[in-house]
Order: sequence, then structure tokens, then C-alpha cells
Amino acid sequence: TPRFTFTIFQPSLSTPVPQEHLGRHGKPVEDSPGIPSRLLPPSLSWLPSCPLGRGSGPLGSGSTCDYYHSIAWLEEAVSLFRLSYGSWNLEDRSSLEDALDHLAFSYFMAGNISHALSLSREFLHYDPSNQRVSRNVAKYKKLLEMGTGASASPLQRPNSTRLQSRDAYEELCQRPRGQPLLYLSCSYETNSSPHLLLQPAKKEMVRIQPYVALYHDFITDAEAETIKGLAGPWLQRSVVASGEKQQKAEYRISKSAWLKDTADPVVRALDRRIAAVTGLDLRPPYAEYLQVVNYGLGGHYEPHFDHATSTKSPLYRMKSGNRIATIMIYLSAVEAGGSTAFIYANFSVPVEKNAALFWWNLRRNGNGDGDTLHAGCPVLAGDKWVANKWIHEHGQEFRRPCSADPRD
Ligand SMILES: O=C(O)CCC(=O)C(=O)O
Ligand SMILES: [Fe+2]
Repeated sequence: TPRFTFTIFQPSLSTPVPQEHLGRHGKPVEDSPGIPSRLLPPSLSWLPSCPLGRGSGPLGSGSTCDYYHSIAWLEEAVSLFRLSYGSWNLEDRSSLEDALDHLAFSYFMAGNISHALSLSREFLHYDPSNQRVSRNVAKYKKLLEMGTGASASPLQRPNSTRLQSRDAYEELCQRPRGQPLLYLSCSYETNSSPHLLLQPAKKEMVRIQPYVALYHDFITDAEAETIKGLAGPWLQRSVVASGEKQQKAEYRISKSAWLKDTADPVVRALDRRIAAVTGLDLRPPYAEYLQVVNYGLGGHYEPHFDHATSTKSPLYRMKSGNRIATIMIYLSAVEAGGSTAFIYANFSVPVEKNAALFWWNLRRNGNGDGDTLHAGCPVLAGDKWVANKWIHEHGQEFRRPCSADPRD
């Protein structure tokens, strides 16, 4: 097997790879299974071995090796930057050079060295003094002379078991926003609650199975601003349940913070309103704190269930059963993207500022409702804020009685 001693220097990423992760994951590159030797990347001691063109590998260093998508994304960025070169400056944080640099590296990693070379040359046209890219150009040329990368195999779209519903997800997220949603009915609800007598909830039924309802004008602009302001200083990268633990995951990209009802009268009032509208008991430990979530550009939450699907889930630490229902409040509008998509039920709800979306996660017999698989679509422009309130089974025994009928 030919061994290359070159090192191609990756453009620096905004989040540097932590040192303790370097070289820890992969075997030496030449041992990597599944990499045709002709396309073997030069020895990159710091880089985990990515199966070329196969998308996400089991890496854990933050690198997913998804060059299929990084190339598509960066191609778009490069062509937009080329069109408007010099005329705009994204807060000084991005440039044509950045995009070219990363795109060249992605092509190199995907085995397409001639593309990597021509993009790096274009880079040098704008920034001729860059030593790293100049060295890379020399190495790409050498690799091409040696006959490496002559025929890069087409990149495969990454496919992991978690993404089986990927096609439906992408299609739902790309549906134009203006489409009529074919909702079922509208009503003013008081639920015999004194809180709602003067100001009934404006309920719109979205689906019966799974049961999904949208409450318009559920909060005011002022309340939304207060909640975002309270959460702002506490926002941290969101985590997901993974086995018995909670951890960061590439399929959930957002920041979030938890707000207790004692944080502010607005949070307490919101709890009371949710209790009145849903008729459910939210007193501790029957509901979780309010989770405020902020998605930036490209932020998303890929298809998932809110309820636990394993008895080991950290959700059960509350000892109040599974998450029987979700109520999610849209705290902001979004310029483009960001709908909430129900994958199996085949509909998506566009973000409507101040509205709340309610659904039952469990069926009346306590089983998870498989039809509730849902996702937060990628934010394409602007940013998105939501607040989640997850209500648990315990405490609801008389409010949502069980049923022996498996269809309920
Ligand atoms: O952001 C959305 O639209 C969905 C969020 C969601 O499903 C969640 O946070 O569990
Ligand atoms: Fe969710």
C-alpha cells in the first residue's frame, strides 16, 4: 500500500478540536477499513478515520465526516459569495476565502483532489500570501502527478439508522409555507376554568391521530420577550437522552435553558395557563420546568419522540412516569424554515409567533404513540425560539383516564 507522508492542513474551524481528542479515535489511516488505497488521505495524525464518502462515522470528536452535505452547503456558499464578492460582509465573520478553504478541504477529504486543487488556487488568487494553502496546493499537485484521486467515487448520502425517516423529514421541511394546512376545526375553549372565562383559548385542531392542537395567541409579545430574556444568560448546548445519560448530539442543534416557575411571575402565569388550557396537573413533579430553546441558523432537531422509549431513560428519574403530553410555545417568528414536522403523520406546522402546539405523546393505555415522531426543521434564515413544557403521566390519572381500548 502506498504511504503518503504529506499532511494537508485543514482550515481552522471555529471550534478547535480539543487536544485530548486528537488521534484518539481512529486507527492509523493505512489500517482504515473501506478506504480504497488510491484515495487514501495523506497521514493526518489528528484526524479520525472517516470512511470516505460514507457520511457519519462513529467518531465522537465532533467530526461527522459528512462531506456529502458539507460540499453541497459550501458550494452554495461559494457561489453566493462569488456573485456578491466585495459587496457584502457577513459581520466580518465569513468570506469567499473561508468558504473556498473549507470547500477545498471537503473535496480533498471526499477524494476529489483536482477540485481541491482548483478551489485552493482560486483561494490564492484572493489571498496569495497564505502559506498553508500554498503548501496544500503543492501537495495536491504532487498527489495528482502520482495518479491519486483520478476517479473519486461519487459521494453517498449519509444514511444512519436514526435517519430512516430522513426523506419524509426533508420533504416536509421543504414544503412551501404558504400552503393551506387543512386544519380541522376552530373553537374558543374555556374548559370550565375561571382563568379562561374572560379570555378563552383560541384552539385549532390540527390532527385527531396523533392528537395535535394549535392554540393561537397563547402568550403575548411581552411575555415572550421576558421568557427569552430570563433564559438568555443560561443557554447552553442542548442535550438528548442517550441510554441512561444525557449528551450532545448532532441531530439536535440548539441551545436551551430550564426556567423554574419561581424564576418570574411570567413563568408562573404561563404554568397556570397551560394547566387551565390542557386541564392537566403541572404541580411538581408532574411536569418538567419550562425548557427554553434557541435555534440559530441551521439549528434543528431531527425526528424524535418526546416520550421515553426505553425504561432506562433519564426521564424516569423524576419518578412521575413518562411524558404524557408536550406543549411547545413559539416565542419568535422565523424568517424561513423552522417548521415543526410530524413525520409519520405527514404534516408540518409553520412557526407562528406566540402560538402553542399541544400533542399527546402517549396513548390512553400508556403506550407511546408512534405517530408523534416529529422534528424541528432547520432554520434557514433568522433564528427561532420555542419553550417546551413536558407533562408527565402521574397526576393525570383522573384528568386523562386510561382506556382499555387499544385504539384510544
Ligand atoms: O422546535 C421544534 O419545532 C420542535 C422542538 C422539539 O420537538 C423538542 O424540543 O422536543
Ligand atoms: Fe420534540
